[in-house]
Amino acid sequence: MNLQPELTPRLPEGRWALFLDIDGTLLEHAAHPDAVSVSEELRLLLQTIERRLDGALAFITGRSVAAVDRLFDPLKLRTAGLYGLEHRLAPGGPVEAADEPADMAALADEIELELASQAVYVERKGPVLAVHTRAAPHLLARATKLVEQALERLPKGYRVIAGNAGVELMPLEAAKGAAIRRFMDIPPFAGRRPVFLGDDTSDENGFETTNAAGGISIRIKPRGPTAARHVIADVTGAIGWLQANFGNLAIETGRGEARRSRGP
Ligand SMILES: O=P(O)(O)OC[C@H]1O[C@H](O[C@H]2O[C@H](CO)[C@@H](O)[C@H](O)[C@H]2O)[C@H](O)[C@@H](O)[C@@H]1O
Ligand SMILES: [Mg+2]
Repeated sequence: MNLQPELTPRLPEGRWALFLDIDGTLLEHAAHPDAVSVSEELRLLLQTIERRLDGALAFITGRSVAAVDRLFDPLKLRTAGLYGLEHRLAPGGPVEAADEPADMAALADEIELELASQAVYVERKGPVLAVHTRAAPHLLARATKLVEQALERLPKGYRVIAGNAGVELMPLEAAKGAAIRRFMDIPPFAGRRPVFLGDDTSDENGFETTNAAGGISIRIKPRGPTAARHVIADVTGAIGWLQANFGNLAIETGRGEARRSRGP
């Protein structure tokens, strides 16, 4: 873990493969998962980058591929959804998906009933369950406890991971690093150098994979130690950095700015 990741470099010319987290990296967090929206400028920027990288761009996200498609409609980019339990390896292509374990929905029902608060949102994502407490921060500890108790009732092979203002329950194989490796094995990613931008605990594993592959790992708005070697202060800075390095369109970047210092 780096205590002080500092440099977010201007990338040299090269054959890059770009992996992007969505919430907290491309989109500012909102009160509810459905309360975010994608601007036309961001859509256009991603389309441009995808073309410039000959397709070597993929979302690596905790959202399902279906949820990502709704957000970015009509764009249907290469995507690893549900932390890599789902993959769309070609734009607009079929989605490979993991099966939902039979008891996940029942666990979701129980947690929902226990918290019995409109301010807590239980997001059912098939094999992954997210409990969101952004609107009720005082319930985070209680929600975490309930999810940990649910974990004990599941067969081996699951874990609990802190979300951004919430907590998620998922199979062990749901890991962003594995999702990045899956893309890196196939065209148009194979033979390129990975760049991964993320903002959260679940992205740390993706940073490690990116570092091991000799790539560039960038954490947005770090709140503590991170495996990422570089940081960017906020979403606006991340979009500005992407635009400067991969895009050719003017896009409103607002207040954020990438910080520079130590190299990889
Ligand atoms: O891996 P990501 O692309 O960053 O997705 C992580 C989770 O993002 C969403 O939840 C988070 O964003 C919401 C909208 O800003 C916010 O309301 C919530 O508090 C955040 O945790 C999404 O709903 C989850 O399914 C993703 O796993
Ligand atoms: Mg994120």
